[in-house]
Amino acid sequence: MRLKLERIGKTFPGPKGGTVEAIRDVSFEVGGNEVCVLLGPSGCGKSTILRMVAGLDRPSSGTITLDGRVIDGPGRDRGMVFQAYTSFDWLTVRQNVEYGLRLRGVAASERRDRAAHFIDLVHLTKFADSYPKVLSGGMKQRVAIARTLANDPEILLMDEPFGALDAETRWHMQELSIAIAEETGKTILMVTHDIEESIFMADRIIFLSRHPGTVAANIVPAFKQGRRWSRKEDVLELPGYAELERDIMRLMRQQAGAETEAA
Ligand SMILES: Nc1ncnc2c1ncn2[C@@H]1O[C@H](COP(=O)(O)OP(=O)(O)OP(=O)(O)O)[C@@H](O)[C@H]1O
Repeated sequence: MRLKLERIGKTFPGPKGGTVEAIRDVSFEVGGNEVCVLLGPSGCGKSTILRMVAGLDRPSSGTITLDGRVIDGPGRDRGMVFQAYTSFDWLTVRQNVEYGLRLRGVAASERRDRAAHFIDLVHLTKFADSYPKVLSGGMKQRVAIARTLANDPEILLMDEPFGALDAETRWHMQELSIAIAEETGKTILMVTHDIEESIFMADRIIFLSRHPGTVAANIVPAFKQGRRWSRKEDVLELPGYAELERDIMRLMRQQAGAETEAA
């Protein structure tokens, strides 16, 4: 699996008839089983990039390819998880996870087995027959992840997936996502503006500058030595963590400064 963004630009129609340049000349690559995080100040174009990879929006210039094929629309090879809870309230957890498989005509017994597997992977087996309304926010988000994984995408696209969760649930979800990447071998491309989350989760961090978004830094956190840790505190105490956090905070501050000077 290789996702390749080559010189991507995106402009939107502006409020007064002109155009707004959201991102400019963005190039980066994501390899198989990589956890890649898009990080940057608000409005730098993170969601725009994710939506174009999902095929929900088209680049104005440049090309995005997945294994050499140009992305020109949504496809089953890419599964999207949004910040808002997107489960169907009238379906149980199991029915939600089976939904995409049912649409594709997967036989009932296989549907059930695959759903059970992914429900187990997100630790919801006891709630398989419950409806989303009895679940907490974190549990609902785990349903969304299981439902997306059940469709067997090559790459999981997550847009601020834990943004609506409380701090404790959030770090449990970060750890669970790393466990899922390890267990399934899937690639994850995730948007966040949380520096700590990005350093804990990422094999690669694409740091975008503010408006129009460009790649200001493509960071492979060397202190992790190519490994992943299952417990967040084990990463926070590694030598090198604090330095990287400080460097990224400086990048963020420079971007804030750039805006103040431009204003
Ligand atoms: N459909 C659209 N029409 C017009 N402008 C848009 C559209 N979508 C995004 N933009 C603009 O593109 C820029 C990037 O937006 P985007 O939502 O991708 O940023 P972001 O980095 O995800 O922000 P945040 O962290 O606040 O969610 C912003 O200036 C935004 O106003």
